[in-house]
Parts: sequence; structure tokens; C-alpha cells
Amino acid sequence: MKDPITVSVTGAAGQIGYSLLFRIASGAMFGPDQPVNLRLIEIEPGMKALEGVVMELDDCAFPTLNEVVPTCDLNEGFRGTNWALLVGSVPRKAGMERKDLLGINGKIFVGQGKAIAGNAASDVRTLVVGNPCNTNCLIAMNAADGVPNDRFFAMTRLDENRAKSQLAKKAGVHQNAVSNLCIWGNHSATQYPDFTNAKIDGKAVTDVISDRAWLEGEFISTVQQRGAAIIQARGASSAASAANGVVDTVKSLTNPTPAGDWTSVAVCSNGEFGIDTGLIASMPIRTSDGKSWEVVEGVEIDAFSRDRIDASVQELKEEREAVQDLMS
Ligand SMILES: NC(=O)c1ccc[n+]([C@@H]2O[C@H](COP(=O)([O-])OP(=O)(O)OC[C@H]3O[C@@H](n4cnc5c(N)ncnc54)[C@H](O)[C@@H]3O)[C@@H](O)[C@H]2O)c1
Repeated sequence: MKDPITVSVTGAAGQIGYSLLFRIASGAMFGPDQPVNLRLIEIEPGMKALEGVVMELDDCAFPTLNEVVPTCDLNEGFRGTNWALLVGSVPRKAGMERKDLLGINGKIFVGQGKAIAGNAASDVRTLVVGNPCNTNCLIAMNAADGVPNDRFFAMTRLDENRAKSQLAKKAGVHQNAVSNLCIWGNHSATQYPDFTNAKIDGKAVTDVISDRAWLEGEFISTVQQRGAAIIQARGASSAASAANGVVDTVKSLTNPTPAGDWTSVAVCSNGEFGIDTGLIASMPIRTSDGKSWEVVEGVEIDAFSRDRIDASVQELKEEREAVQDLMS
């Protein structure tokens, strides 16, 4: 067994937390030889439910679970953390404007960014899941003085997995056959699942799926609207698949990317692909050592893709504008 690493999870008593914690604790995220300390962060009203979740973690007797600390104190919650998984956020309620939601959640992420900067391990990496995740990530990054921007990520992996699964179904192949699927932009209904660069068994998707109208229409809208479709069917938002997206994102950032492939995650733009510097936008990413990462160069963007990427980036710019007062 290696030395334990510390993972902090906010919103730990929520739906995603209920699926995610057991996968982290069981070794699914960091491997069977990597013990983990869990620091579980909730707001006061969530602490009783969290107590029950901690009991269940105890009752699993996981070989890779070293220690569990439930808390509503941010400094305690992020102490020594190597991975901060920011899942908790306030859901949009009836009558609430997007701008109100951005403001309410933004304040939460200022506090969490500061607490990460003040308490986390020097190698901390932060993945924001709580929505609106790109802009929440932007706010946390800005508040986390001294933590490099390249340690902040927002999750679009669930969208990538959804897109791969749709393409595989249409082509009649297993989802393992689909690679090079990039989600561009915002984790919202403007996101662009890029079929123009994706491959099936190493061949261009557009060579395998000849139904261009489906690719440009139903495919994109199904991926963009999948979250809403799940809420309608299940009466609750996607949770197990979102937790799986978190596991996949962290695994992809901590293990070398397979040759020729990439993964989707929203990162701080340095102006790549004409995306405004400083925005947290989803792009194709690779890592060769599971620590540092780079944006994949030379991915071709045709006119169809350009329009869609620009529309999603425009939304990110508007979100940034709406939270300007929260950024130092
Ligand atoms: N990026 C993605 O792909 C993706 C996918 C699915 C869901 N989400 C988002 O993930 C978030 C969590 O979803 P869920 O279904 O688990 O929601 P949930 O409402 O079941 O749980 C959220 C939990 O967060 C807690 N919380 C609220 N504010 C907090 C704070 N300041 N500090 C710590 N904890 C806090 C709540 O008490 C609650 O237990 C939502 O914002 C949802 O929209 C993102």
C-alpha cells in the first residue's frame, strides 16, 4: 500500500455524493493500492444525513479507506487535501434567474477557493462539479491566491460519455470503439459535442455514420438535453452517472492518456482555439505523466464547429460578466 492521499468532497450528503464517496473509498478512483482519507464537507442542515453516510462507509470496511472526517468547517475540510471535489451547490429554484443562481453559488465558491488556498496540500487539484460548474470554477480559481490556474478543472466528462454512448448506439458498436470526442465550451445546453473530430474504431465518425442530418441535429441536441431528459424520467437529476463522470475525470488526469486520444475537461484558457483567455472552457486535453497536462494542438475546427464553439464561449463570457463583482 502507498501513503494515503486526501480527498475532500463538498456536498457529500447529496445525491452525487451518495454514489461518488463509495467509489472513491473502494479504490475505483485511485486504484486498489492507494489508501484515501476522505474529508466530507456539508452545510449544517446536511450534517445529520452525512452522519448516516459515514456510518455506511464504515460498514463497507473498504481496504483502501483510511480515515473519514465529516465537517462543515471549510478549513478542516480542505486541510492537507490533494484533490478537492467541489460537488455541493445550491440548486436553481422556481422563479430564480440564472444570474441569481450565479451570484448565490459564486459566493460559496469564493469561500471554498480561499479555504483551498489556505489549507490544501501544495499539489492540490480542484474539480468543480456543482453548477454552473465552469463559472463556479472560475470564481474558485480567482479566489485561491497562490494556487496555479492549471490546477482547476470543471467537469464535462459526463457530457463526453453521453456523446460517446449516443454515437456508439447509432453506429451499432461498443462505446469503447469511440475516441477523440471533445466537448467544447460550457457545461450547459450550449455545449458542443464535436462529432467532426471524433473517431469510431480509428475512422472519422462522419465516414462511419453517413446520416449527417442526425449528427448535426438530433445527436447534438440529445447530448445537450440529456440532463433534462433524465430529470423528466427519474424525477431527479443525474447522480450515479455524474459520480461516474467524476471518477473518470480524475482517472484521466492522473493516468497517461492513451496514444492519439484526448479527454474533455474545462480548464483555464490561454487563448487556445480562439477561446478568450481566462475563461474556464472545455477543450481536448492530454497528459503524459498523470500530473501536468496540455491542451491538444492542431485539432481542426471547421465552420460548423466554429459557430457552435463561439456560441458556447459567448455564454461563458456573459456568465463571467455576471459575477465580475466576485472576482478580485
Ligand atoms: N458537471 C456536471 O456534469 C454535473 C452533472 C450532474 C449534476 N451536477 C451538479 O452537481 C451539483 C450536486 O448535485 P446533486 O444531485 O448531488 O445535488 P443535491 O442537492 O442532491 O446535493 C447537493 C448537496 O450539497 C450540499 N451543499 C449545498 N451548499 C453547500 C456548501 N456551500 N458547502 C457544502 N455543501 C453544500 C447540500 O446540503 C446537498 O447535500 C448540482 O449543482 C448539480 O447541478 C453537475
